[in-house]
Amino acid sequence: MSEEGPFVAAGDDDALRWPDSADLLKHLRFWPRDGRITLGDERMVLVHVGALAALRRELIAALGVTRARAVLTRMGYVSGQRDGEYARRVRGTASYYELFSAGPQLHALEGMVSVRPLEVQFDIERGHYRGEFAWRSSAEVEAHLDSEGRAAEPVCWTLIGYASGFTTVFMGRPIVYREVACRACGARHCRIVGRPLGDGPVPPEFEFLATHPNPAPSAGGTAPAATRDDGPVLGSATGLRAAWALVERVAGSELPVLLEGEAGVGKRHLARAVHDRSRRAAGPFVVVRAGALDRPGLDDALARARGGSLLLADLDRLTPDLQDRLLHAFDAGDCDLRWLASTRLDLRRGGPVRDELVQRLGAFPIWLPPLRERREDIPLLLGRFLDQQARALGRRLGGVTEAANNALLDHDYPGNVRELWGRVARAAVLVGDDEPIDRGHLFGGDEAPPARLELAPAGILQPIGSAVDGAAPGVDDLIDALLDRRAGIEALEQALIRGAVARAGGNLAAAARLLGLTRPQLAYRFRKTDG
Ligand SMILES: Nc1ncnc2c1ncn2[C@@H]1O[C@H](COP(=O)(O)OP(=O)(O)OP(=O)(O)O)[C@@H](O)[C@H]1O
Repeated sequence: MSEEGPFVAAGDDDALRWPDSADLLKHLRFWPRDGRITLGDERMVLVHVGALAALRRELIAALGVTRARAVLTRMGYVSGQRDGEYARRVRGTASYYELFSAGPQLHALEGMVSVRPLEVQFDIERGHYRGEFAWRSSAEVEAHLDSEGRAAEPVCWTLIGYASGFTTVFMGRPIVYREVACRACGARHCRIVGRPLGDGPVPPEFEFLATHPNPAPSAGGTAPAATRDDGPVLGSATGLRAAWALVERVAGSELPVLLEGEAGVGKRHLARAVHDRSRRAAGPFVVVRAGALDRPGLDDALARARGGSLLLADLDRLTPDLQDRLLHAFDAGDCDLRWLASTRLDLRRGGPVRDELVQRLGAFPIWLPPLRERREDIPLLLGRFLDQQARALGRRLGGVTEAANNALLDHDYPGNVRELWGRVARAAVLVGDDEPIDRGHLFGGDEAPPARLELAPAGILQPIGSAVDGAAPGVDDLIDALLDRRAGIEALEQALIRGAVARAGGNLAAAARLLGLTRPQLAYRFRKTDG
């Protein structure tokens, strides 16, 4: 695996420079309308440092310093691990050092700390690791000074946990860091040193590692990135996490399960997962749409589902007559099957289904959120559906363009996962061989206003697509053309100003707006141009 061999660099060595972080940033998304921030398929939150300070104060008061430190270290460790997995997905095919760099870069991006490498040595195959880093601007130092004042011992507990969690995922064996100098104790900056957890005593804040299984070694070099979408129900690691946890709990019992949610959210899909995990998995899984059912149809379904599970889809559409028949079947207790039902309505608020039936079939309700409330599942579902289409059509699909990806992430999906599936299936047919799927293939002429904000190069959030940066379509070409002509900056500025003033018909205020300047700024530059 370690085609690159051991990595050793120290001091101002160029090899220790962090790579460009645009790839990591690209997946940081803000959805102000939906109350969500996502990094890849992880949901994130912005937390006040003042709130962290309050939490710290409470933890120390309630648990004492040693336990509080262990709790915060553990919390950081989990974040580091999650980012380690994210880094594998984003930089799984980059060099080992670039993959490793994602940890410090994400830590900085998340506002925790700025990291400067002092010395890094690793040999993944042999399990050798030594890393020394300087930390500036630690959010935890601020939180500690806020809550406890100046410290006698280093205080960057969460940050140490993060560095350890990330490096552990990277190396595939437990690596723990120690803070050897801390600004909260008066040092100029914090300094940390990380090494493999040896045979000696485990520091008390890392005791949880004794029971923690080792992660798989890191996928670097040319290995494919690890994914978490290979589970049975896509999204069980993200937006469907809560629903999935309930499925796992209830599947082994004989309790009826009622799946609730909008059309196309995946109720039937999840019902199948309940069946597959139940003691009746070897038996049949029968699905009937309640709205299309008559009495012989119901009796037939009851007979066919014997020994397995029966899903009554759209329970809210069952006629009163069939509701009676079902209640009767329940009371007789002679149906050897697992009852599953789905509904788009909230039946417990009253409605077309008799209370007795709701109480029986609704003994264990599981609600599935609409896709627009779990947008972090969209990339996973998209990947799965593209693979399915490529297989079904026997063609190679060239992926999706950035614009298509953005449009998919912005869309509200009234038809939920079924709609996404349909759009991908249609686009896969329309797109040419090896041509990437574009927004038009997916949405035709419908354009939804963006629900999402992106981070512009200046660090400001703005509606997606409005950033005029190096990535804007055409800008790269324009820059290339200008550089080819060796146009100097001065001449360019003058040409731009003259062009804007001409286009604005000599109106300086309007020309200034075109150029993103104030009127006095433009007037000053325009005079220089004239002179
Ligand atoms: N988590 C998921 N992973 C993969 N595919 C999914 C997932 N959820 C839904 N789908 C797919 O989306 C489509 C709609 O899902 P499903 O039929 O389960 O929805 P539903 O909620 O039962 O819809 P309805 O209310 O119309 O009966 C199906 O093709 C299904 O395979």
